[in-house]
Amino acid sequence: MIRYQKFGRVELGVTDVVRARRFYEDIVGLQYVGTGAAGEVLLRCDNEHHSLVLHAADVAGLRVAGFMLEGEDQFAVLLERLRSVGLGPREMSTAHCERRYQQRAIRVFEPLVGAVIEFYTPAADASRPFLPTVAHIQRLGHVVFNTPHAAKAVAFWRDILNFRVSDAVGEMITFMRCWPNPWHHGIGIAQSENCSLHHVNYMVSEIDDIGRALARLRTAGSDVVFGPGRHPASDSIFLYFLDPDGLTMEYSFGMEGFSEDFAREPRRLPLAPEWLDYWGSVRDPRCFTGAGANTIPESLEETV
Ligand SMILES: CC(C)c1ccc(C(=O)O)c(O)c1O
Ligand SMILES: [Fe+2]
Repeated sequence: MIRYQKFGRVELGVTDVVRARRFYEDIVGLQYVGTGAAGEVLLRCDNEHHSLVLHAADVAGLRVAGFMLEGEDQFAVLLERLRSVGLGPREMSTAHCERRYQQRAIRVFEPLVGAVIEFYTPAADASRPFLPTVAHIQRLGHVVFNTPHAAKAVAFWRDILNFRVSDAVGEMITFMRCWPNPWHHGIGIAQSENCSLHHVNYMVSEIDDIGRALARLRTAGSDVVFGPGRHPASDSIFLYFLDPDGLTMEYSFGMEGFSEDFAREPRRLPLAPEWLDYWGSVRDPRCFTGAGANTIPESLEETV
């Protein structure tokens, strides 16, 4: 059984790194950590070394979604599972791990969500206190993948990767948690026409963070595309907005937690607007649709 700590990091391609850095620092509330050898910008939102990496790209989108394993001993079973279904995981080089403050990392192209997925353990000295700025971000919350193969992808993440289904909304989206991490979902898998980024979520610790974000985003001229509202599935209060490339980001406050051993059964909620938002806000058509195709970073080819 593979055990996870959490959804821990995400790497995005953006068309203007300087502009994106300004947005994620000043408007979203992440903090600059440093700039890597290829000009990529590392940012943090909690006590981890970093949670977001921004790379220059011609088309904005998802490059890597990273999941922190509970410990080093999880790699063996994970590698065995990935190979058993014909996938070819790559070990990331020591130099690469050092640059990312990781003890060990493997990456694999997961064809059902069409994205590069990373599994890693952090370096022993990776964490340090985080002082929130414009928002009390607690952690990177979840990533949702758009895919035309949603049902197969859910089966793969459940049966091979040992994620657990928390809820689904019709056949449109399934929410899964990084077991035994308690939060309702660390990923979502959404049925769509292509493989791309649906959205990335940041969890905040106060309801005021949602209200203040609404004002801050409007003042900055950023697009608020859904909410504020309340999700019936996880019971969280949400606000979605677009980053400068049109990628959809979400703040959420409050989320159902599951116990490791006595979790409730997953539900299939009806596919109707009120099952996405109790409060009835109207979604802008640009919400969840602004991302280009996922990109496969060259660093996937690195081996030790
Ligand atoms: C509207 C999207 C797909 C959605 C729906 C429900 C939740 C939740 O219950 O937390 C989300 O986080 C979503 O992004
Ligand atoms: Fe979400």
